[in-house]
Amino acid sequence: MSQESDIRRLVNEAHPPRAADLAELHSLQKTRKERDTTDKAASLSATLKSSSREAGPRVVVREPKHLYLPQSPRSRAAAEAEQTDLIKEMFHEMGDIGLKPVVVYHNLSVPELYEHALKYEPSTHIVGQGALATLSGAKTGRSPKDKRVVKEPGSEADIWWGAGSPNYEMDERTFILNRERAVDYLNTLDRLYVFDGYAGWDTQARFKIRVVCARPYHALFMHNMLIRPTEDELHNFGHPDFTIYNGGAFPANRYTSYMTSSTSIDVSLKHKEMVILGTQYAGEMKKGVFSLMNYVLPKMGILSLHSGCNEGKDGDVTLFFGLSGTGKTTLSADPHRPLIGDDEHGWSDRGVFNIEGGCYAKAIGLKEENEPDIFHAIKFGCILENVVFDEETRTVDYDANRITENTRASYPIEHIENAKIPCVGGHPKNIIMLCCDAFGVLPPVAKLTKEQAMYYFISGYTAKVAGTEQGVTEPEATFSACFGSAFLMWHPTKYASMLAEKVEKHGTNVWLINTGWTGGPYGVGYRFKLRHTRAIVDAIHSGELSSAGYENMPIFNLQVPKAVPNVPSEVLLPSNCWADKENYTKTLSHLAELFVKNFKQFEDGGGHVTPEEAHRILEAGPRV
Ligand SMILES: Nc1ncnc2c1ncn2[C@@H]1O[C@H](COP(=O)(O)OP(=O)(O)O)[C@@H](O)[C@H]1O
Ligand SMILES: C=C(OP(=O)(O)O)C(=O)O
Ligand SMILES: [Ca+2]
Ligand SMILES: [Mn+2]
Repeated sequence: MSQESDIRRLVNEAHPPRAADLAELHSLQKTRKERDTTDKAASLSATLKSSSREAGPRVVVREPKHLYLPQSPRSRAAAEAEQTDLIKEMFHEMGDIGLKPVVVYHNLSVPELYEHALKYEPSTHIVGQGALATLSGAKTGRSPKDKRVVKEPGSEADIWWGAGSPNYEMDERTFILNRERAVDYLNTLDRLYVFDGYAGWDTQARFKIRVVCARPYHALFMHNMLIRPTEDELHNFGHPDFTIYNGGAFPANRYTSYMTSSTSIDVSLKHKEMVILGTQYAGEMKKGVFSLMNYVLPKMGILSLHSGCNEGKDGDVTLFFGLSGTGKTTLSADPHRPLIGDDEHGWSDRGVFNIEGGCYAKAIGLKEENEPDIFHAIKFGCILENVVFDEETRTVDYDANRITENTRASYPIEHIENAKIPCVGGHPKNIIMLCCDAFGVLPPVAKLTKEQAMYYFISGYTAKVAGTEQGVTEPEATFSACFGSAFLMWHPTKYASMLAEKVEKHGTNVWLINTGWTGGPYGVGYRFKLRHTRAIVDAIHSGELSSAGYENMPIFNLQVPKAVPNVPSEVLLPSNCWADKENYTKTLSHLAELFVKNFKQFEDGGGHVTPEEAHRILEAGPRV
């Protein structure tokens, strides 16, 4: 026997071949649990029904199994050829859309979503740290002017409409027109992705959300941002409480009534549906769910808040209120305080709970040494939206803003080392209202009375930072009621009256922290150093700030601490930081006038606070 056959025999004896050919070897690689798809196909088809077609499309859940795992050892090429033929047959050009089957990928795993995104989306890449980097297209921030809420008898009287409100009305027929447009668009695609998840960690206030989207990245985004069901919960998920149809790559018809552009983000509380057309910015889905929760939770007596939240070792909970970009995610990520959530919470009679299952951090200027928790959360499963990276090393350049200032990282909350799961906590001991002052005249920290707390909550003074909303290219002073007016569904005084009652009942301390500018306005002064802001937050948590000495800041009548550990005392009183004291006082008075002017719209109490209470709150504001 030749030497070679000797060697082959020896090798075979030592390592007997496990497969007759490559195709069979590949088929050994993947196992698949028997998945119960029958009821899901019916439920998914119902989700994809359109209002002018009774029967939803025939839904094939995942690829036909026999194509996925060749039963008999055949060449892989033959299996793929057959798959292509079958897919072609399923989508033959002449098919009437109502009969056309839809391949729905339902609740894919993270690796599968990675594979689909990389396979079907040219703009998606794996980058350093293992995250999935992708582009959201023309829109890289929210489009608040294109938000529409359907005026419906069941909710019309509750909703905040009119001047100052973020809720632009739409009638039901127009909602259905846009819904039909989005669903028909989705039905023309070869592949759809559906993710089922929950909003609300409080099991007594938990809502089933279904997201139907065209892009794997959108499915992965909502996998990260919603609460992920267990296998059992998925098995029994049933029909969702609320459905989001994301047809964002397809424009709205600008000639449709109520449209102001080719983008439209529409919410119908009666249909329990949200429709997205003309924008692929993933944050619209997350904020659509938040708007829904901002309606249903207060209706249940639960206060919903645009806020970050963490908990100390003694169970002391802190809420960080703030408009986009003011520091909720940055400051709630604290290695000494388990994270409950970074953006959206409910406060019930039982305590606080996170509405979401993940975090959506601003990534611009991200540095490992400044924000280690967020930096380390960027790993496999995290989405990096609109970041720039080196083509070869795939190292992300977090300082690059050539696509947008509003680069984002979306990750499941478990990516934060000391996340508290389940994301619930007791009643807050401290509330920190984050204002990003673009005028540079407010102090880095002030302790608020209860009336002042209501005044600053209703006023929501801060700066819209560049990028979070379309068209905002640099920080601009703004008044955003409840530090998140874009997402409110009730009048701001509804949330303020609930907050007042809870702060009173639980003896919560309320602080105002300026994470914006000092020493001059934006462009002249400088932003408070993050390490100083963190030191202030630490002093609040240690109790040192509660026992500090205070001095009164004129015009705004704010109580400002005289000293804070690890913070230079000269930065505590803004007048010390301005070279031109006269200009400081002029600017401070100008801001006071803006506050007084803005508050006029709330003087009648908005239907949820008595005019007398509104007057008492008004007294807590600045004097002009
Ligand atoms: N003094 C400061 N306090 C908080 N954040 C700051 C400060 N200075 C700069 N920043 C930056 O501001 C941004 C705040 O973003 P983020 O925490 O995501 O805001 P939000 O969660 O409220 O939208 C981060 O990029 C952070 O690095
Ligand atoms: C995406 C958003 O969250 P954040 O408050 O972190 O900006 C937003 O508010 O638009
Ligand atoms: Ca945030
Ligand atoms: Mn937010």
